[in-house]
Amino acid sequence: MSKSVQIIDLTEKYGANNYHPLPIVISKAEGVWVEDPEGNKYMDMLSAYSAVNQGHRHPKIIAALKEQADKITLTSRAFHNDQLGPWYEKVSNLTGKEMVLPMNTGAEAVETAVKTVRRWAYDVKGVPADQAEIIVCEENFHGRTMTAVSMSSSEEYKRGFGPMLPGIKVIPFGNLDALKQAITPNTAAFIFEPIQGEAGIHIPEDGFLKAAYDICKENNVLYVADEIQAGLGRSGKLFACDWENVKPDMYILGKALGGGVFPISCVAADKDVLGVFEPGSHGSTFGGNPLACAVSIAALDVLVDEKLSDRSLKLGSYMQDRLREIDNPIIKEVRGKGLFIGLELTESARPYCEKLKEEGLLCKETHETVIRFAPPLVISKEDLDWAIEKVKKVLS
Ligand SMILES: Cc1ncc(COP(=O)(O)O)c(C=O)c1O
Repeated sequence: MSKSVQIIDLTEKYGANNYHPLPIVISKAEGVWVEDPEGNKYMDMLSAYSAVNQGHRHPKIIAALKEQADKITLTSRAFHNDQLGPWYEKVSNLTGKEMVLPMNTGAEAVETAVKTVRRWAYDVKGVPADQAEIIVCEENFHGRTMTAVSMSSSEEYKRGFGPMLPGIKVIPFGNLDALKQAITPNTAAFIFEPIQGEAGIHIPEDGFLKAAYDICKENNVLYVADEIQAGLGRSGKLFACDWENVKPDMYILGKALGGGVFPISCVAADKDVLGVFEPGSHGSTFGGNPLACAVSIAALDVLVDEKLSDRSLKLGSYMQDRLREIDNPIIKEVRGKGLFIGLELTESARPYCEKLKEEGLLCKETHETVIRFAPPLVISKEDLDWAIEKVKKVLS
C-alpha cells in the first residue's frame, strides 16, 4: 500500500467528514509546485483558496518565520510585542485605514466585523440595542462560524445548526434596487464580497461597487468589503474594490495576509468605526501574535515588492483569453478578474478536476459546475502555458 493511500485511509478513519478532498496527499511544496510522498509533482492552481498568493514557502516569508521563531512566538495581548506595532503600521499604510484589529482566521475577522458594525450602530448611529440589521448578498461565503453561517443564503450550510443569528437581510448579489429597499433606519452595514469566490467567481456588473457605496453613504450605512479571498492581489488589483476606486469603510482581510505560511486575519477601518472597542470588549489569545505579525509583514512586502497585483492582472487576462479559445459546448462561460478565474461547465466539474489531477494540475470544483483557477501569483508565463495546455487537453 502506498504512503499516500495509508494517509488517506487514516484521514478517512479518524477525520470528521466535513471535506471532500481530491484523492491526493501533498507533502512538499515550492512556488507553484507541490509533491506527493511518492515524489509525483503537481502544479497548484488553487493556492489554498487564494491563501498562497505569494507562492508556497516564499524564501523571504520562511526566513521571517524562522527568525521570529528563534525569538518569541506568543505573548498574548496581555503585553505588547515588538512585531505588532510595525505590522499595524504596514496594514494601515496599505489599506489607508487608521486602525487595525488582528485575528487569526477569516471567519474570525468576519465575526469581528459584525461585532464592530453592531456596536457602531448602537454607539454612533443610535440604533436601539439588539435591533441592528446587516445586509448581505445571496450566495455569499463569509466562513463557517455561526455568525458567518447565519449570513449565508445556503440552506445546506445552515441545516440543523440553528437557531441562526437574527438581523440578517439577504439581497441578490449586484442588485442596487434590492440594496436600497433593504435599508432601514436600523441598518448598520452592507457586508459583501466584491467578487464572490466560493459562489463560482461572480463578478458584479461594472459600476455596482461604486453605486452601492454611494447608496450606503446616503443612508449612513457602513460599506464593508470582505476581501479575504478577492483581495491582496488576487483580482489583479491590490483590493478588488480598487477596480472601481472605492475605499470601503472597512476591509476584512485574511488568507494571503499570512502568505500561506501562518494564519492571520484582520479588519481595518478608520477610528470613527473601529474606535468603538474598549479593553475587554473583543480579543483573541493568538490575535496579533509576534510570529503571525512577522510573517505577515514579510508576506505584504513580497506582495508589493514583486508587484504581484500587476502580474495577476497581466497573466490573468492572458489565461482568460486562452481559455476562451477552447471550443467545446460543455463550456458555458469563462469569467474572471486577474488570476481569479472561473470556468463554468454545463455539467459537473468534479470529473474534470480529477482528470486534470491525472495530468498533474490541481484545481477544485466550486458550486458543482465551476472549475476555479487561482494559481499562486508568482507563476511564470511558461508554467501558466503548461497549465493552459493541460486544461485544453482535458476539455477539448
Ligand atoms: C470571502 C471569504 N470570507 C471568509 C472566508 C473564511 O475564511 P477562513 O476559512 O479563513 O475562516 C473565506 C474562505 O474561503 C472567504 O472566501
